[in-house]
Amino acid sequence: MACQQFDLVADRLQISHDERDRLKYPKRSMTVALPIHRDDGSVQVFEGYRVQHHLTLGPTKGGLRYHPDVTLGEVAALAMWMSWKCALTGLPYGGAKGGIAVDTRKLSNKELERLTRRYTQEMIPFIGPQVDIMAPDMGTNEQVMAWMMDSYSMHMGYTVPSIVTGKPVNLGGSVGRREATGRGVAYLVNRATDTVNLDITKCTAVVQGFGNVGSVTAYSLAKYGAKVIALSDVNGGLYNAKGIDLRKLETYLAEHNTVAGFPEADPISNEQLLTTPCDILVPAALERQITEKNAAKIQCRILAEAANGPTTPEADVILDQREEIFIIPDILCNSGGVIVSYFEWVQDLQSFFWTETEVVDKLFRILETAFTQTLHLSRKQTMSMRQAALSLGVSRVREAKKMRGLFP
Ligand SMILES: NC(=O)C1=CN([C@@H]2O[C@H](COP(=O)(O)OP(=O)(O)OC[C@H]3O[C@@H](n4cnc5c(N)ncnc54)[C@H](OP(=O)(O)O)[C@@H]3O)[C@@H](O)[C@H]2O)C=CC1
Ligand SMILES: O=C(O)CCC(=O)C(=O)O
Repeated sequence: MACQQFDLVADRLQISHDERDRLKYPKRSMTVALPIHRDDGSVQVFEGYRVQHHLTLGPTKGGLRYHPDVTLGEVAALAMWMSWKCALTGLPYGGAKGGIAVDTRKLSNKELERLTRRYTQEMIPFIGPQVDIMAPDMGTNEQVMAWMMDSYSMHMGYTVPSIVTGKPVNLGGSVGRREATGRGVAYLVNRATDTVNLDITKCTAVVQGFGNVGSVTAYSLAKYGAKVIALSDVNGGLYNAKGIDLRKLETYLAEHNTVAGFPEADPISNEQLLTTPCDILVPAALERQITEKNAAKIQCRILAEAANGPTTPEADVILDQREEIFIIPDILCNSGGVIVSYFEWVQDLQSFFWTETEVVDKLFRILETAFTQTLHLSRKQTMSMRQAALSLGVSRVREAKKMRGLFP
């Protein structure tokens, strides 16, 4: 998917084939074996990955995913998207992504800690605050980042907060990082409602995935006045035309560890959720949710891609013809996370910490610029918002490579 999208943009930008390869191939791809002791004394080996896409603009940056289906190819695609995302938002980074093929539900907390520390240890030759900086993604969180920071710091012999972002605030994390991605999604949705002349206080919203990104997006959209009518996690979805009471849902989630079965809504499947009529549709879980099978059935006005790669290129062809749907493409829509990660890194390097107001103001300023530039290009050159966002990201990396000298 990432390569297909890149080739479409490269065609438009008339990038030659040798230059394309230079932009497309990841600089470094690592696969590591991670043996750990299980709590019962047995040994199990997991497979871990890290792909660093390009090093042209600074260190590489991107999340670490724990999911049973993680593969090297998926991580490579996510790393490439991180590159275009960082360039689109003007961050001094190349893209990276990592992952471990693991079902975290089947591991105890101690096992998860051992796995994380082992992965960090294997990655030590390839990471560093000026080399590659990890952050949370699906299945990982502040605790995982704290273990990584601790493992790296033990190796160095002193505390190195800038080795990861998305850490707990009392270990050098930034205020506002946990909320950053969802908060950014809601900010951009609000901007998109203005663009398509919708009143957000009269809008209905549907959110797939209720983890870090999905839940904060739902709460933030509700704060803007939208009515959240459907939600889901891996176990299934919920629908209530009158709106889902998010406070009650929070209590239910804390008790049941899933949103499925919440009594004040009707159960729906994740497939049904995606085609539920609404104004704002937010996929905030996995890739490839909107495909050629359901793209024609989606019934929203704004598609806000909080997840990475939720829409396949085949679905894009269908959505491009449905001009009534305004798409906020993933590399723009979920960029709030890496933007505040950048702020966290800067704060750690300076050991000087900002207030939440400073973080949020700076976040919104960067998002505003990226949104305006993307919208402007999309209108000026009559291209989709995805093509415009990718064109801006790819062009900036290409220019930087040219300026540094293409063939050292
Ligand atoms: N965290 C961040 O800052 C950023 C994340 N993203 C992207 O946002 C997306 C979500 O990440 P994040 O919120 O961090 O991850 P989390 O692990 O916190 O949450 C993922 C959510 O998706 C649900 N889910 C998993 N599989 C499915 C499925 N097949 N159908 C429906 N729901 C499913 C999970 O359910 P359950 O909990 O029951 O497993 C959970 O609610 C990913 O694409 C990620 O790459 C992008 C930018 C930054
Ligand atoms: O915060 C970061 O560094 C990376 C976030 C991320 O993984 C993403 O934007 O997909």
